[in-house]
Amino acid sequence: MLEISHLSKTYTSGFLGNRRVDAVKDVSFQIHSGEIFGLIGESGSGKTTLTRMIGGFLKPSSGEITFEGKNLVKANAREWHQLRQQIQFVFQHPQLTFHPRRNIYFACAEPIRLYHLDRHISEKDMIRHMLRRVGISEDQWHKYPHEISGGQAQRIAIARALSLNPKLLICDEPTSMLDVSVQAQILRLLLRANEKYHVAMLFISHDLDVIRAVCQRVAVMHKGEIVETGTIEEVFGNPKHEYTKKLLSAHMEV
Ligand SMILES: Nc1ncnc2c1ncn2[C@@H]1O[C@H](COP(=O)(O)OP(=O)(O)OP(=O)(O)O)[C@@H](O)[C@H]1O
Repeated sequence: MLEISHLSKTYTSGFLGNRRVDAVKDVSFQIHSGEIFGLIGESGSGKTTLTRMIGGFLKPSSGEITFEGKNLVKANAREWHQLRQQIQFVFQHPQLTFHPRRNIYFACAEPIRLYHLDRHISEKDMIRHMLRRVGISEDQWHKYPHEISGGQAQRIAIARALSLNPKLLICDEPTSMLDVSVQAQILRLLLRANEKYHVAMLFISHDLDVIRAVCQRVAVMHKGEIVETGTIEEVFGNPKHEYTKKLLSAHMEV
């Protein structure tokens, strides 16, 4: 459903653009429908740059991104409006994705209004239903983002993303800011969504235990390149690349 082919991004800056950073270098991989695909690599390896290109927030320097047979690199603004319904994000800092002066009800009504979702039931009933799925009751609706916990905010962000019935959910460190007990809750929620709605996920995490627990396949990114891809068993059980071996052994020592 998602095919990344020879994707590269070079940032240029400085006078005459003479300072260059090759953030993503000739990256290729595929994510199948309903699959949870992990992406690991140290800070600065190019993970965020890659997801920003998939989400249409950044133009690649070269290469192709194909989603459900559509070339995302060439999509125009109108096409992106539809595509954003199908490709949703869950970020590390959920509170930042909400408008600080709008309450939870408004945050959840936003996608419903923007995409004119199912008109068979009222907006209120839709919001009740979507928040109940993530364990948020009606007495929280009037609260503002700063009045809820990080875990609650992440559950609401996930509910909001799922309300659009996306085919792909890009989870960029979705649990790294949360307490361990809350982390488990969020992971269970994402796994349930994957099982029930068959939503595919690109799952980025520094936490290798999390990757191992939720993903079927994983890619290892190092200095802008994917140095190794395989099933969790292959990569964790029998790493081939030196960098992967280093990453895994550093993890064992913690
Ligand atoms: N707007 C930009 N202009 C210039 N260089 C950038 C820009 N954004 C990122 N970079 C550089 O590109 C490289 C990849 O950065 P990126 O943020 O994609 O890595 P990352 O793996 O997501 O890191 P982290 O895990 O810390 O978020 C880094 O060397 C970074 O300094």
